[in-house]
Amino acid sequence: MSPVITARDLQRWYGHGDDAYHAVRGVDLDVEQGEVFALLGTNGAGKTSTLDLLEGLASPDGGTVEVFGLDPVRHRRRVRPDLGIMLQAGGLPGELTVAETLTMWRGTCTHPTTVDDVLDKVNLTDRADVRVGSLSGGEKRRVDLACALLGQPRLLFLDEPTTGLDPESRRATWRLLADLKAGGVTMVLTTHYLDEAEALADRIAIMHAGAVARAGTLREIVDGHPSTIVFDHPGVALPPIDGLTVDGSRVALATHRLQHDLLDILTWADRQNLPLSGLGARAASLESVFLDLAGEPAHDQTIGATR
Ligand SMILES: Nc1ncnc2c1ncn2[C@@H]1O[C@H](COP(=O)(O)OP(=O)(O)OP(=O)(O)O)[C@@H](O)[C@H]1O
Repeated sequence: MSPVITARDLQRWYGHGDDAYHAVRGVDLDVEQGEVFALLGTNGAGKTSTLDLLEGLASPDGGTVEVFGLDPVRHRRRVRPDLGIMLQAGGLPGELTVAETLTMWRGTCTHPTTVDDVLDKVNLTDRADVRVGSLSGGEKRRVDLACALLGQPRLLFLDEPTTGLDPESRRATWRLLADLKAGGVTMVLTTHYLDEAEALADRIAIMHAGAVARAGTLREIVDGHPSTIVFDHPGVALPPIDGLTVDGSRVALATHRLQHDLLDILTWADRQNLPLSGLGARAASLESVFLDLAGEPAHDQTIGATR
């Protein structure tokens, strides 16, 4: 596999002086040919700011980006024809019909497919003659996706592609993206739906406060994270298990050996005939990794004087 995107030490600031805001702080990314790469993170983590840099819509304030081996800003004319970009807010004019919008958009593409083809792909053939302004939020999102597909891109950027879609439309979009992947299209997507990343992504990066906090395959990310066991303090001396912590009336254990430690705790309680109230065991999951990261304090982001 060869890298389609290589980003090193990306930096992005907004504003100047005392109000300057450091939104992207040293992001490194490699996206390989044909893979689906998901960028996750809390609101304001820097996902869209990073995408803008990868898409060549903005120049980094530090660091380097290469797309197909080229700088996407300086070599925009060579890179852009192979990109499909679905922005977070489409911003299409509401007065044109869906078909007119796509026909107009098609005129900007170097090697487009047909309007009928993309309408069929996003399941909007029946809505071709409806004004964009009259569409539902989910339908508008699918027009945005259709626009991104018109140029038959080799690399597709999708910023929250299924936000606002009903569950059936989400699944249909997942099937479409899986078909595109099978056809060799490389994708970078952001999403707040963890199941979407689990279903689609070959690799995932979780951003927090402008930096990549975790990256890897789903398995690598989850395996590196502890599972948790909690129970109410039973009011007796606790078992000799490394890592047990007490917070008020709750006892907690973060462990990479969930089954082993749970068995030890249950055996200890059973031998003493102790009922363990409030007992809970949670295996590590993408959600638990995400929630634990989201709970970590963000550093002070306003460092105008250092810009
Ligand atoms: N043009 C701008 N001027 C000033 N600050 C900005 C600008 N654009 C984004 N930011 C700030 O940069 C930070 C990162 O924003 P960004 O949109 O990249 O986050 P995100 O991870 O995509 O968030 P979300 O999940 O909410 O879309 C946010 O705190 C945001 O307020």
